Amino acid sequence: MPLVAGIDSSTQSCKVVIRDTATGALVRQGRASHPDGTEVHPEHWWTALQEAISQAGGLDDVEAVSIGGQQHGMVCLDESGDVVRPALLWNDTRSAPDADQLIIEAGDGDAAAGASFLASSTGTVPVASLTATKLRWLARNEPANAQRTAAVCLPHDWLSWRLAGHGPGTGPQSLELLRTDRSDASGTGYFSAITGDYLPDVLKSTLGHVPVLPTVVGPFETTGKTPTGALIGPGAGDNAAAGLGVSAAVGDVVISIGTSGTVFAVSDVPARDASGLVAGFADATGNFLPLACTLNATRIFDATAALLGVNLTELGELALSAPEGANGLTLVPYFEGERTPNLPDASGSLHGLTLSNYTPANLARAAVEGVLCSLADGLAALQAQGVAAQRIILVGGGAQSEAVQQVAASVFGLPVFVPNPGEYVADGAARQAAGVLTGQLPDWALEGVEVSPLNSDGPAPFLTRYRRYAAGVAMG
Ligand SMILES: Nc1ncnc2c1ncn2[C@@H]1O[C@H](COP(=O)(O)OP(=O)(O)O)[C@@H](O)[C@H]1O
Ligand SMILES: O=C(CO)[C@@H](O)[C@H](O)COP(=O)(O)O
Repeated sequence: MPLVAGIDSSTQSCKVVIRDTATGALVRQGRASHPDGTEVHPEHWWTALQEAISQAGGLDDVEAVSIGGQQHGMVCLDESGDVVRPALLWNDTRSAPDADQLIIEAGDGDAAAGASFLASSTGTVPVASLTATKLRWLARNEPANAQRTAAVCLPHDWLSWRLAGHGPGTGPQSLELLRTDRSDASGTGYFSAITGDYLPDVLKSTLGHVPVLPTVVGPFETTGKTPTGALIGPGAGDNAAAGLGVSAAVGDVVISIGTSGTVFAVSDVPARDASGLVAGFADATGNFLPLACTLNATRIFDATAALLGVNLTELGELALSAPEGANGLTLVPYFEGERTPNLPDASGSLHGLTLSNYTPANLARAAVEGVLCSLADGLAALQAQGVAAQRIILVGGGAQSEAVQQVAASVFGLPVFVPNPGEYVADGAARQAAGVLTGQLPDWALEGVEVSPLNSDGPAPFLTRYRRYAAGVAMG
């Protein structure tokens, strides 16, 4: 049976899965790390992709490949196809003042009117994560680089273009061959998920001119071929690809716990949330993907484990050895500032310390509870937009932790389905590649476990307490 490949070029690493088109069986896989930091030269992603592909045994026998990638990263190319400067990633908050400025300008000085206008035109009130705000930052701080920018694309667009044989020095005509999909385009801040069109006026107001943009192609279109002849699919933003990977349908809410924490749902109606909590993105099939995203998820686990001198498995065991509520300890995890709620300059805080509760077990538990409580706010914001949640599908590296699974069920108060450990962004990209090859998405089996909520009468007391402390941070 033909083989297809799916790639996840995420914040921390690049993962490749090679699957059998008919059965979905995993045939081979590979992985390579990305450098740390919120500003990364795209060449590092290309090197990691080569390494992950070679670990996965190459793509010679693969018939189609698609790439899912971290959203929003600003990749600027000059006329010859060279990268103008390192990409600013989704979790880089330096453009927060530019986001505020774009909102005020859109409302002719009235921020509320600007937020409402941008939510209805682009689907999303801009925050520092969105590409549009990064372009404004570039125009303001590096005007020569802004002027040199002949094309702007996203991480997955750039990698698909490289895979098709384009790259540094391939010239202006190769910029016209950049391709993207509706899901990733919808995260730029200068595209309407509703009409499927770019918004050149919005783009011009950020960068000062309208550069070449990747052409947005349909869910099963071929965008090029690899040197060995495999078809290259449109790819997707990583959250939309995860939605494909778990076959999320209208009514499912997916929560991904990776570098970012995301809560999203497949919906047949677009979101236009003027409060800015919910982004009105598109999915990878023609539907919409209302999404709330936090900046602080598994890195909080990594940092807490390092502080306690344990590994991630031990951190989970410690967390499970403390009672629900961590004996009164509450961690508000805004270590890297926060995006939802929009507090780019916030920092994390630990509350409720006493001489008796200041233990490694309570701290581990408070870290897990804090990250999941912040995502409960994202879920509430989606529900306020009319999303009905029957169950949660939990994915991402953090979902492998039993402590995370159990706390998730009690924080969300809903059954939590945890698919078997896997790379669901890369799997979604592989499903898309199979769709490109055969004309329809394959029906691959998805196995996992269901974790039931412990409490069913109202929010867990530690969530109420968390919300009080988080509101205090928001009020400064
Ligand atoms: N058992 C575990 N417990 C908690 N976190 C885990 C565990 N295993 C992996 N992780 C976390 O998963 C993260 C990577 O997840 P991943 O979804 O691949 O991230 P990204 O897609 O953002 O690069 C790491 O930061 C790591 O802390
Ligand atoms: O900014 C968002 C979504 O809007 C993030 O979800 C990025 O897409 C990065 O994803 P991970 O690398 O954490 O999976």
